[in-house]
Amino acid sequence: MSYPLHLFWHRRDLRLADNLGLYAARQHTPTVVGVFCFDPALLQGQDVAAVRVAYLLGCLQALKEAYQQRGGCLLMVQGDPRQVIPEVATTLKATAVHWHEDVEPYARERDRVVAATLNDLGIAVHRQWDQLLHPPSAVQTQQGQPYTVYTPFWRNWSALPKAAPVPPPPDFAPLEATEIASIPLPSTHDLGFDWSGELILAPGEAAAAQQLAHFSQHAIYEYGEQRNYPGRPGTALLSPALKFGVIGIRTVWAASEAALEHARSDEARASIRTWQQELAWREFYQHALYWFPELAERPYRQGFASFPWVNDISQFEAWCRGETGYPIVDAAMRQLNETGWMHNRCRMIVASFLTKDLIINPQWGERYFMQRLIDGDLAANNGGWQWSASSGMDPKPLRIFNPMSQAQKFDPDADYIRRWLPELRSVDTPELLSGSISPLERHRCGYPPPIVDHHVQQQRFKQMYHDHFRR
Ligand SMILES: Cc1cc2nc3c(=O)[nH]c(=O)nc-3n(C[C@H](O)[C@H](O)[C@H](O)COP(=O)(O)OP(=O)(O)OC[C@H]3O[C@@H](n4cnc5c(N)ncnc54)[C@H](O)[C@@H]3O)c2cc1C
Repeated sequence: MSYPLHLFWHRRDLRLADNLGLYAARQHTPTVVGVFCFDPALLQGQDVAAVRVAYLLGCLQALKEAYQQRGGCLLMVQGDPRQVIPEVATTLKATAVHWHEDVEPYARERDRVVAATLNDLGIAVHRQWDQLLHPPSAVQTQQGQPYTVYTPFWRNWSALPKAAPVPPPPDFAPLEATEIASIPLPSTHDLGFDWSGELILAPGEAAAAQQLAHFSQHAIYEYGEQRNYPGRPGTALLSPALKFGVIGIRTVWAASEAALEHARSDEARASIRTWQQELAWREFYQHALYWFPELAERPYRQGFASFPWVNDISQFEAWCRGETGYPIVDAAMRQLNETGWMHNRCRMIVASFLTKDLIINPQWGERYFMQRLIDGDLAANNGGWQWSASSGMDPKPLRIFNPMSQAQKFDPDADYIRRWLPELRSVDTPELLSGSISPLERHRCGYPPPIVDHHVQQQRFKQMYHDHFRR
């Protein structure tokens, strides 16, 4: 007996388990073929990070093996998906193509064109949400408007019932067609990138599941306290997996709910709730990008579009290299440059420093992050930068982080600073935290003097802000 062939187009859902669209496709027919398209428009863009490509390729390798283990096949193709996906569907005589909805403007337009072409070809299109616990239209104000403030969003979002994970397809019927235009999995180098460092999270579904299990059995219970200390392993390290959908969000939520059941103190329960709130921040920013696609190009607060940023290129480059002379800022930037990941507390510190101390356009920092982060994600990154620049959806407009007090509070023994700035290892902790390292000591360690004075610059920024917004 022959079954209809359905194509499942993988994009940010590089897994078999808890994959709603793949599960639905497999309910229709055992002959489900996976396809991944290397899109030059995405890979040759200005905001790609080598480390992210390396992680992506590792995940694709794992996914390919997972398909094979179940008798199925993941095709790799390259080119403009608007042409390539309908071509593959036609070649394989697929009767339907499935994929998951996305929030990014590029993806939404691409999907619109692919769906229209498939419709013209008489091939069915099945689209559904998968990467969010609640799609954008499900979380709105009583007036049917999108939320622009997090707290009421969280109240509504957290009260909604959450779907349970779905199992992976047990098997697939083998593909009989012979003419499959599948390319071999390219290397990072083949795609024009160079990454030889380690990855903070091993690629693939099994590694992500293991990481979630480890976190939700241990650190989640102390997350509320530990998550703020960049020198401690207090967070989940799941952002690359969530970015590429290497783990399903329903699985992640279920793990947090199971932890809640096992929690033995109010403190532990509050910690888990705090972690769930971070998952909601992820959804808040994705909803924001969905409803306000213009956020990808400009600030939410219109007035910031004409803000007179100073934009000193040499100061920007010093920030990128981790040579501002402010130890906590430089440690964080070196962590980013060396590993492709940065602790959330430090993302906030360096983003505040770039925008409020160096008075540089946040879009410069946003792009640099995208070029370096293993978890670089348009919605989360844009949301984080707009929050830090005070240009986003945030009721508190002028937030300026003091790098010295941040270091004193969150890296009290300067472990994190010493880890990433080995040249400062012998400097006393109080000096590292206060930044009051003498010029002689800086010279001896080969560490630069501060490129700006925080106290002067924060006054300068405040003045500029008031002048600009009073006009
Ligand atoms: C300037 C700036 C830029 C950022 N850029 C990105 C980015 O490109 N990609 C990205 O995934 N996160 C980004 N974040 C959010 C956050 O820093 C990371 O999600 C977090 O550090 C990832 O580590 P974790 O998995 O251990 O997080 P945990 O603290 O364990 O949180 C669990 C998950 O919740 C989500 N999450 C946590 N905090 C946030 C947040 N503030 N906003 C949105 N989602 C969140 C992530 O998916 C994360 O994996 C940015 C934050 C700032 C301030």
